[in-house]
Amino acid sequence: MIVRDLAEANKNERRVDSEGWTSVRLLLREDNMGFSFHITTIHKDAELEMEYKNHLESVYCMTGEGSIEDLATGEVHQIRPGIMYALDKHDRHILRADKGSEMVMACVFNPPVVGNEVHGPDGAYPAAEPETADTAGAVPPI
Ligand SMILES: CC(=O)NCC[C@H](N)C(=O)O
Repeated sequence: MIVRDLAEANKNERRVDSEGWTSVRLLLREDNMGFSFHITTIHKDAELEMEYKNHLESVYCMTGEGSIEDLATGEVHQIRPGIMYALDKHDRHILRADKGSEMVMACVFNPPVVGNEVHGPDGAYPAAEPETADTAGAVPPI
């Protein structure tokens, strides 16, 4: 069993800060769960264009308000506590936090994020290097 404290993880290398967001990665590939699990804060007024070409991501909003724009269709969905979105088509999108509103989200990535990935100029995290004997997990990807 793995038990971790968000407050502790927030003080160590599990915390990753980037432009407009902070991600605390409670589960990583090395945990062999087949996914990674992050608590991510989208900073006030942030506007983030992303396209996770190498990952599937689902996101659940716990606090704060904003919107997500699907760049393939132009559709805009409001985000508030209780809303989940899943980027099942590696959808290119813009996530916006409302003016003055910080959003706290629970995020799951498949395949799992390895460590301190941040977005490249293409809005994606790089594909992870293949696992070694040391990092290979017993649980196959979902
Ligand atoms: C919701 C979202 O995609 N935010 C960007 C950061 C990312 N989710 C992460 O936690 O690594």
